[in-house]
Amino acid sequence: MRALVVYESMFGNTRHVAEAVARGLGPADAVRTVPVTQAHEENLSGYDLVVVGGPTHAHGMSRESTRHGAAEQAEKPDSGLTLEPDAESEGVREWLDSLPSGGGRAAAFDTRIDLAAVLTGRAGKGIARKLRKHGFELVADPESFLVDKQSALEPGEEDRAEQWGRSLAQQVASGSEEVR
Ligand SMILES: Cc1cc2nc3c(=O)[nH]c(=O)nc-3n(C[C@H](O)[C@H](O)[C@H](O)COP(=O)(O)O)c2cc1C
Repeated sequence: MRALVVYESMFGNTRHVAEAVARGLGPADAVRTVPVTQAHEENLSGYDLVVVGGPTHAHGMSRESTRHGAAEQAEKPDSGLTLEPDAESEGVREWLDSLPSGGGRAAAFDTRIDLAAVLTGRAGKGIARKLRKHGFELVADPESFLVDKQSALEPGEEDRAEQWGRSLAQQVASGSEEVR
């Protein structure tokens, strides 16, 4: 199985989760992980599974204004946050909007604060909706990976992400055609 993991990340959490999902999906020579700023160069039809993840901002996918807000947060003295390269470039929302209609199998995830989803919102739901709109069949419900209030991944979340990647690979291998 060939898989592509596309991620957006301001502070690194979603990148770490994306890398863990990729480890779970399969061997490194079969799974490619790219930041969303490089995703335009990918031919999605060349993959058996496309996994897309981003941080939850203002209850959904980031926008230019929220990415700017995140950059300002990171620049504050003692924030303890480091901005990812190209953090203020386009996010998964804009990339997904620019995709031609296609098809194939996909899954969505987000990172968000460790509180009830009804309070935090979940970017993964919006990502999943846009993937479906572009003709993708989702092989799993969107998943969230949790950070604490200081924007650090909660313990065990990378392991859970790797496990989620393994379960996605099994889902694709078993040829399930469950549409969500
Ligand atoms: C501008 C901004 C808005 C945010 N809004 C939300 C939110 O509505 N719900 C939530 O759960 N987390 C929110 N967060 C927290 C991020 O989802 C969380 O820190 C995430 O792990 C960041 O991922 P990253 O390190 O890959 O950028 C927000 C963070 C920023 C910077």
